[in-house]
Amino acid sequence: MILIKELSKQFGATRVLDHLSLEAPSGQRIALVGSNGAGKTSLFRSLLGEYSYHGSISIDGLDPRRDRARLLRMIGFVPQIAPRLETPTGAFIRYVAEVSGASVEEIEGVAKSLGLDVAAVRNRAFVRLSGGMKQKLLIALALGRPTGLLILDEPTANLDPAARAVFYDLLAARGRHTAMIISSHRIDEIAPLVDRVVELDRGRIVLDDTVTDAGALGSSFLVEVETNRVEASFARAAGEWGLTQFEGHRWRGAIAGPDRLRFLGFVARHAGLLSGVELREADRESVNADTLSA
Ligand SMILES: Nc1ncnc2c1ncn2[C@@H]1O[C@H](COP(=O)(O)OP(=O)(O)OP(=O)(O)O)[C@@H](O)[C@H]1O
Repeated sequence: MILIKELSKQFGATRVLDHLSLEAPSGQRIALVGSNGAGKTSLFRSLLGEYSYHGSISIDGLDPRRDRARLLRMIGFVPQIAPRLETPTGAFIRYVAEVSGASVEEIEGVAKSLGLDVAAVRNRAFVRLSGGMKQKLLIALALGRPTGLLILDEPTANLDPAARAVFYDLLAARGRHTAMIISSHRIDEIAPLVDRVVELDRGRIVLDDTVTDAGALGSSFLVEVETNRVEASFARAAGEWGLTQFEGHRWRGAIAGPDRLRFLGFVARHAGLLSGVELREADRESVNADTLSA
């Protein structure tokens, strides 16, 4: 469904996407991760036809630059930064519903499930909503329409925990025919939803991990983590992951295959503490032997 070949984007002398190639079949759910400035938003803006670029992009056979209007009707997009629209919220919803073939009721229903009562803000300019309200409405506009592709750029950054939980439930409930690309700094939250993790660094793909059922579900991983000091919060969390402490600052244990991305999210959140991480696929016997010897 998505075919990106040798995509490069430059702002002045700065190259922000660097010969990036990616192929995503229909219905795939991808987490796009990477540090600030890695190029995630630039990739999204290119997919949406907003940026010119070198290389080629095809989404369901459409070219984002040439077929932009058609493509935008097909894609549910949640931007990282809300547009500064003076349009009243109610009129904004009606406009999006009309161009995307959605129903206003459906959009407002999604907004309501996220905790946003549209009736109370219908006449308020979109730009005057709070950050969280804007994000809830943008999510409702993306999810409350018929679409086979969702592009979600840090969609939960401004959401309270209750709305975040509802949002993830809504995504999980979408049928397998909806493809998604979600950028987030919270890989632990999105890992259970996706079947592929793509990491960008300086405009290049540095990790591309497909979680296949066959590969991940039955497998186990031996992990060993070394920290540069002992910290109570890390020790507690490591204990919850079933890791055992040994030789002072080192922990080891076994992680089930489907948990490996969530585990990496846990490790990433303690990056400042780490001096070494090892994750090794293992068969059941060696997991038992290693865990016992720990
Ligand atoms: N319009 C622009 N003009 C100049 N440089 C830009 C522009 N937009 C983005 N950049 C630069 O492109 C690089 C990639 O930015 P981008 O927003 O794609 O990163 P990101 O991975 O989404 O980061 P974040 O996690 O902080 O949102 C950064 O160095 C940024 O400064």
